[in-house]
Amino acid sequence: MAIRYGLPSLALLMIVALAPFVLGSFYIAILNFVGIYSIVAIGIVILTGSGGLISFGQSAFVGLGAYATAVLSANLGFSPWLGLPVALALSALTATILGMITLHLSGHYLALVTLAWGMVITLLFGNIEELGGHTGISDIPALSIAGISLAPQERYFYLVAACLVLVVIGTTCLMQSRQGRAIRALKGGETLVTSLGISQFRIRLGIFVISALLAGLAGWLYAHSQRYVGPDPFSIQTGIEFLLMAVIGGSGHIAGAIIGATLFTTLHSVLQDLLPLITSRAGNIEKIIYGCLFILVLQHARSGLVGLLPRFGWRKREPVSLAAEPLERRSLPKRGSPLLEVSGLSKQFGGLTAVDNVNFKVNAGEIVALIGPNGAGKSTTFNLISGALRPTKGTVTFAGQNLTSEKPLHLVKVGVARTFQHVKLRPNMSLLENVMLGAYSRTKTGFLAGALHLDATVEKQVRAQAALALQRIGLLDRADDMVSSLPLGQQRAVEIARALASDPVILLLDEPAAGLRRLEKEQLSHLLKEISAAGVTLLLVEHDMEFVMGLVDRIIMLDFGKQRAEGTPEEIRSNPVVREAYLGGII
Ligand SMILES: Nc1ncnc2c1ncn2[C@@H]1O[C@H](COP(=O)(O)OP(=O)(O)OP(=O)(O)O)[C@@H](O)[C@H]1O
Repeated sequence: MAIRYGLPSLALLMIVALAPFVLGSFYIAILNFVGIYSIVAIGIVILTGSGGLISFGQSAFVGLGAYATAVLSANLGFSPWLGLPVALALSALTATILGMITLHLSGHYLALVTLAWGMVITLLFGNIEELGGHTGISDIPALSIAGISLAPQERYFYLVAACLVLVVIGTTCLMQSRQGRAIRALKGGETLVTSLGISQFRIRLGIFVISALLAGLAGWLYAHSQRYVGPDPFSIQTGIEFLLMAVIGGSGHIAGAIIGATLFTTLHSVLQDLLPLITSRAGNIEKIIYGCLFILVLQHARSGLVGLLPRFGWRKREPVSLAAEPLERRSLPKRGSPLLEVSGLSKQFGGLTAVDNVNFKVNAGEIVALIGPNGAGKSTTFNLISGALRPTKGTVTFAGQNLTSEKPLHLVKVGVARTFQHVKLRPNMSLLENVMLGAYSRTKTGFLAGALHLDATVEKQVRAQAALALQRIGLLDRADDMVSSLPLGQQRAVEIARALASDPVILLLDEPAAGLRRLEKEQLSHLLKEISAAGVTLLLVEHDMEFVMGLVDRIIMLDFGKQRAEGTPEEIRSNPVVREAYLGGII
């Protein structure tokens, strides 16, 4: 990475090295605050901007880190360097415990809970006598390296800068890795992420702990920079300010965190000097100014100030290559052998029986369609097979395994992939990255390996796998484009490519032709036939009879939740029950 960004990195390094000699200690002290706050705000970018979780309580983790090192070094006399691992461990442990309890909640409930525990933790700081109560802990020793004290802000600046650079590199690598793609997929909703084999809870917990670790690091830096800790700087108000920094700077990008922290810290310093000259109520006016700034940014730059700068994304700029050792593939079952069996499947919603004792089999390599008029129970049957719903009665057996009580998260691992009636792609990710998400369940890279960039080989394999899937749908030349720039027909094809990247045995397609134009349907039909020819079994729910008739081997017809007919397209076409259900249809 350093090589790729060689010249800019060198220039930045020179600026950082010279800054303490050019700027006075006042400005360097401000820059130290910018660096420390940027680290907290980067955590919020990952947590909120990418993962969609709102936390007002990050200041509490900063406080935990600061108090941990203060107690250890000032009260107990240990080395301040020992404070770092302890601060990180305490923040991570607290985040894990809180996360296990609260991260099952979503939306505003989670935000409210973070507000509550943020308040509780900061209240504790002021009320525990061993922590100095409201007076806090002073005389925190300065850090030193090889006997050189980092007490002067000019020297401390290098430590803060080094920490910030490492955090930026680590988080950038993380966001480009397997887990980073999973984090960015979180906003697509639980149905999407579980269908990809991603545990929503584990990823949420992961980013919650990462953002707490970053806050803990910032707390450690803060304590040894100020040499004093008290409860006030870690109040819930500061937590809200951290969130505002990330949102105003641009919570969708790491650079946004740094821009937001710079803006807030400089503004705070300027206002502290200026406002007392104008009014005696400087503190209140300052908050009003922050509020106005927040409203202005939300109205005119929804993606924060970073959005006003020229675009640069998470994307890797490496050329898309098909050459890499292929990922391990599973062996497909013999064509014609029994694969999926649905027996006595029923689903009741209150008093309504949506699916009533449905039984059918799908053999390996077949293309089978579920058809029926509106409300017939097709989608419900599809959701029961894909694990999105639990049946009231009956079983779904796949390749000899009973999938009825299996979580949807595990289905992709046994070879069941799906697409959605309303396309679920991540609009701000490239075609290639969207398809790479499909291979999530085939690799194992964790958060740490991603952040340390230890995943180069496997990432190359996944990229090549995704490129092959894109080549199969004829969109390899657009691999780096944002998926939002594609028409619906091509977006559906990208969803299919994503499913193919999971190396499926069976592909479940939910109304794949919905909303497509004639030519797009013909292209889709051609693509599905090719996939079937390669040995993948296809089960689709579809309304479009013309599309179905020209594509599938066998049709199962449902009406009022019951299975009314089954047969080849010709048998179905001449079946009087079907004709009656589809009066006036093309049949
Ligand atoms: N979550 C739910 N809660 C209550 N009723 C539901 C639910 N999902 C589906 N239903 C009802 O179950 C019946 C079957 O619905 P389903 O969506 O499976 O039919 P469908 O054949 O897919 O219809 P369409 O083609 O219009 O999507 C309908 O009467 C529907 O209103």
